[in-house]
Amino acid sequence: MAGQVNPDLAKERENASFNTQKLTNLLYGGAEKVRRRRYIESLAFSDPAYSGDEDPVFMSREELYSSQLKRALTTVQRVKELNITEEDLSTYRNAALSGGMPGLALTWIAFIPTILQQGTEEQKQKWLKPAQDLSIVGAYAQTEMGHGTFVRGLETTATYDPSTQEFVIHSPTLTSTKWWPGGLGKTSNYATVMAQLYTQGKCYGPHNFMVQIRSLEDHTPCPGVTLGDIGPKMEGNANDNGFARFDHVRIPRENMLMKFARVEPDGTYVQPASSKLAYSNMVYLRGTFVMSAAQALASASTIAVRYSCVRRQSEMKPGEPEPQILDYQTQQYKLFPQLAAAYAFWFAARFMTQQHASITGSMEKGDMSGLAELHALSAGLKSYTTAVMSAGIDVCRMSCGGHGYSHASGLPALFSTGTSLCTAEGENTVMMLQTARYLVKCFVQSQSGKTLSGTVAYLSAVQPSPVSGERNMSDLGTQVTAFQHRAARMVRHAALQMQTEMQKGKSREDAWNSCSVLLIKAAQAHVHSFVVRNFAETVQTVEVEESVRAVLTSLCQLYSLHGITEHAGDFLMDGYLTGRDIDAASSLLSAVLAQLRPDAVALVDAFDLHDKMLHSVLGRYDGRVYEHLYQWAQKSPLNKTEVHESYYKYLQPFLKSNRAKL
Ligand SMILES: CCCCCCCC/C=C\CCCCCCCCCCCCCC(=O)SCCNC(=O)CCNC(=O)[C@H](O)C(C)(C)COP(=O)(O)OP(=O)(O)OC[C@H]1O[C@@H](n2cnc3c(N)ncnc32)[C@H](O)[C@@H]1OP(=O)(O)O
Ligand SMILES: Cc1cc2nc3c(=O)[nH]c(=O)nc-3n(C[C@H](O)[C@H](O)[C@H](O)COP(=O)(O)OP(=O)(O)OC[C@H]3O[C@@H](n4cnc5c(N)ncnc54)[C@H](O)[C@@H]3O)c2cc1C
Repeated sequence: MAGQVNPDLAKERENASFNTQKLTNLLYGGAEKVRRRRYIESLAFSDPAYSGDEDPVFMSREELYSSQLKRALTTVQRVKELNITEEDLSTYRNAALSGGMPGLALTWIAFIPTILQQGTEEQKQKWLKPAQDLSIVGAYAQTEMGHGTFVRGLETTATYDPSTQEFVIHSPTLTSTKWWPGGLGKTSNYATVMAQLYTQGKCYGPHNFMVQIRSLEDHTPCPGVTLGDIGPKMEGNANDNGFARFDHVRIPRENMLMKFARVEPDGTYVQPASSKLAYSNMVYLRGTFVMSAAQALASASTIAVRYSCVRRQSEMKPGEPEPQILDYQTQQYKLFPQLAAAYAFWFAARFMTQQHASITGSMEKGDMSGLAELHALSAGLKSYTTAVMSAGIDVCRMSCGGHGYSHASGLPALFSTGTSLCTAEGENTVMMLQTARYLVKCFVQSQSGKTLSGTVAYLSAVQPSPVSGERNMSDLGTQVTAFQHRAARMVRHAALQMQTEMQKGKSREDAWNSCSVLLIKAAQAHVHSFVVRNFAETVQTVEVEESVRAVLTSLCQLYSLHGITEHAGDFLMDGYLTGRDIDAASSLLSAVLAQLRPDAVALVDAFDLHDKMLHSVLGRYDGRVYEHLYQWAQKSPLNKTEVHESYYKYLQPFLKSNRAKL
């Protein structure tokens, strides 16, 4: 038996209607990129320096922190030895560090991008190389105990002193304590600190400052700086999310990141082209979360779909063998929408990356016209995709029954890591409200005759009145138009409701708050409609063989039909879709579930997620779940001795004294 693939899983792979490899190539941008990625991952997976540690779920917090820090430092050494290029860096690091993100990684994820986004050429020259070589280790210190969302409310101050040409960084209150920044607690010796800039007696709002926080000699906190770890969290405990307090800490003027705004030596403040450019690093990071959401949902779908083909339970027809649980329609209804969403988000993430590059390219040349759309798109997509991902992982966990609840499945850790993305880098409700704000503005512009462009063009193009007649609900074009109609109607309704509230005498702010549930729903509908359209356009235009296009078309139909039936009320509200259309969509949905069933394993295999990335006994490529479940449990620290020491300490004396009473 050793080395053989579970026969049910093997049969699934034989029966797929398309070539899995071709779809993998499409996802990763070509056959050469797939080969390269696998090669880079294999360098990490075969390296003895990364093997030998226990499964992270059996480790204490301190063991986890040390072990992942050691691994992270090994990656730095290996990247040099193996000449890993910039393009392959994240693949290599993700493979080597898949057991949990160390605090050190924030240097790569947030500290370096902030220098890149916010620093002048001179500042990049000064700090980028040391950060890349890890001569300095950095955190992104923005959030405080009292404020995370409301950046304008941050309390840390940076007061310019022209007599010494220094800024004085200070934490005036308990609530101004920096709280949460990854890697700040124990690992970093530098941080970019977001603080209210004061110069010439005036406050100019939050700006980024480079602050040394620990000695480069012995790692003790610098004078005036108090540092520590904030304690264990739901997940991510290899990361030392930390706190920091500053007591009149002086830094040179040149340590203000001055790509956009500047303070001259005499203290004169030079305005940036837009005050929101101080937030550009957040916009960039939010964009990257869309691909993380896709990958996390792809991982959960892979685990749950493979396991659902290995697992046999109950009796569908009397006397017949127990079916694979994936043959139950309800199981398909739980899992296939998650699988479809993972694909939809993968393609949306690709669009997001292109948009970011294109708009920031124009901004570099002084054209700020795309800034608002970039912010609205990244905030909305981050919020929508991470929320669906988080809920979807939990659906996958529950679909694996009891074994899904065990850490052996990998799903609890995936959920608690994934769900952090709903909060980090802008809390999801707040981010969706930013998108709503942009949509309301666009709606008002279109009302006054302006033709809208980009991702909101449909708001001025879509007919507000219901369309009558028979519809082919399986047609992607029909589905896209329906989603756009729904979003346009909801944006219009929320915006008009706000106007009504204001006409009744409410202030703009009060009207906004009293309509914010409507506004959130409208913004969600807008992002949902964008994801559907982008998925449909990708499927229709991508160069790929027809068998792959066919399965992607079914997946896209499933994604749309699931959205339409789950939100039927929104489509029925103004009579745009009829009850008959919804019935047709439901029947088609059942048909598409059955159509996709034979391709489900091939569709998850196409994500090409190595077992060493999945960390799941249930999701193993070879499907040999039961023997490995048994082996995995043997590693539980409670099984180290046949009789646990607490038996001698507590249970034995207790039982003895009870027995004596008998
Ligand atoms: C193939 C490989 C497979 C691998 C498989 C692996 C499996 C994967 C598994 C799991 C993946 C999980 C990975 C987990 C990794 C975990 C990573 C954790 C990393 C954590 C990093 C997190 C770091 C942080 O959190 S840093 C802190 C972030 N903080 C925030 O984001 C704060 C949010 N708040 C704000 O941004 C603002 O305060 C605000 C937007 C809410 C409000 O700002 P404001 O008050 O200044 O503005 P106004 O509301 O008044 O608006 C004024 C005006 O400006 C516009 N505006 C606002 N912001 C922006 C902006 N950024 N850009 C442009 N314009 C902006 C706003 O809309 C208004 O416009 P108007 O025109 O309407 O006036
Ligand atoms: C895993 C993790 C890693 C992190 N890493 C970092 C890091 O490296 N660096 C860093 O600086 N920070 C980091 N953070 C902090 C993170 O960015 C903040 O927690 C996040 O931005 C949310 O802010 P908050 O905690 O203030 O939430 P709050 O704003 O207090 O949210 C609480 C509730 O209030 C609601 N709310 C708040 N404002 C509004 C509004 N205007 N309208 C409607 N509802 C509202 C929210 O929707 C939410 O329901 C991290 C957080 C986590 C969980």
